[in-house]
Amino acid sequence: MLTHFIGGQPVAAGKAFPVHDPVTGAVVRQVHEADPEVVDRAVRAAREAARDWAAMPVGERAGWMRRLAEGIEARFDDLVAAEIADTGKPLEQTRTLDIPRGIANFRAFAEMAAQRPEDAFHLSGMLSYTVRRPLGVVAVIVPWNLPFLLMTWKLAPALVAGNTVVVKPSEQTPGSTAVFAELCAEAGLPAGVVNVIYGYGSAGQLLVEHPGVDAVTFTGSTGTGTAIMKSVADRVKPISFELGGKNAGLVFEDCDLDKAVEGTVKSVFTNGGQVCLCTERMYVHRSIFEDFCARLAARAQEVELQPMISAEHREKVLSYYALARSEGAKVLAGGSVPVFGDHRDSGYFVEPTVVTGLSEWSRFNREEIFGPVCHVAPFDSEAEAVDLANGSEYGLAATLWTTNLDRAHRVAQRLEAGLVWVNTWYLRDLRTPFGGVKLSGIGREGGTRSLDFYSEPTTITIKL
Ligand SMILES: O=C(O)C(=O)/C=C/C=C/O
Repeated sequence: MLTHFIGGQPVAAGKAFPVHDPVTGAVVRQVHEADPEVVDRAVRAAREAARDWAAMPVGERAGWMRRLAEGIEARFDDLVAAEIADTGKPLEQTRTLDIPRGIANFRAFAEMAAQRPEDAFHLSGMLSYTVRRPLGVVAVIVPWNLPFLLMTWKLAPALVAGNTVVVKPSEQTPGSTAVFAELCAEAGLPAGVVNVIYGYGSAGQLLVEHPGVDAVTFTGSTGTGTAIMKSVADRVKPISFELGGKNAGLVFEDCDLDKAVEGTVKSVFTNGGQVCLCTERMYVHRSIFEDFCARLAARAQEVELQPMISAEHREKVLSYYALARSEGAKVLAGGSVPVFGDHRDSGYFVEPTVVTGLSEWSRFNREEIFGPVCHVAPFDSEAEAVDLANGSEYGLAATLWTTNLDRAHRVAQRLEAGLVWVNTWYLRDLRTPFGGVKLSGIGREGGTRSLDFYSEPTTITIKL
């Protein structure tokens, strides 16, 4: 039974709720659900720890980040097992991406915080400089698709900047965060610096609304993001949002077709397509359209299957498969549910799917599906490709496949997205700004952007 982690102690309070293994549908663990009293205790614990944690020299906090990275290394296998139990992720991906990124996140922000320069300006007769103070207590609301990667992506900068946190993982994927709470205690992290509570969106709502919470960071659906915004608007709390996407991929006739196909397989089907950065709209130059479609459809039938996170999410993805057919799509691969003939038939699997032939105005091409699926359409000119890619209310990520360097720069700079990958996907330098435009979010994470969000500058000007 997973207990909350408050003030460095396990807290068994609140009614129990089950977590299902998406591979088989079986209950994999029971978890305590935070009620208002638990939420209040967690925020108070974070508040009590905030003063001493903020007063600690940043170099010492950076040392704590390195110790947490070592703690993750020490509990690596437990974290992998917990993450897979809750998500059904492939072992290879969990061991090479999800958990290692937790180590990288803590180490990267330890270095960036310890070396971060401050502003100083000198004019005749005056000297101005800035100092930065942490926000205080930060609510960290984490989604179910990359639970450990995203929780640590937010905690590392928040903590090293001097904030204390209350983390609420998704009700569907609490396991790896529970192991992380244990390793915080094992590392001797001061009590109350990291607090973890479990529950549904209602617990998240109680947390973000709590008057003791000074800021909110959230990655997840645009719908939940707007609900959080409304909840904190009257207190004007700082918010950092990385929300949904309907990401486009552009394949030009001068691309390396092998790399474009393999890169698109990754960007469409990784994590079962359950990554906000995944591609759901492909646009391919007409001269290579048929060849590209045939190769992508063939590869779609070979990728390792990953279940959707829940029965409800699988129904949502399947509803878009049915919608595509009803809107007249041509299904090039997948479109249904795989039959295994074993325990996985009671899991939440869908077939990796490729469709074509739909209008740009179809719901399929306008709405985020968040599954292993994309639509492919042809284009004839570079200008048309850019307009197609930009024709979305979202603007998180895009991929661009061309061997023409001038075109790569020209097109990348015209795409209305926060992130553009050229001849690759999801290659990450953690120092770069990370986030989206339009409905894809507010603000940027990454590098000094994260450190700036988790602290407030004071500009001090002295008359000389
Ligand atoms: O790679 C990252 O730092 C990150 O934030 C990924 C977000 C993916 C969301 O679905």
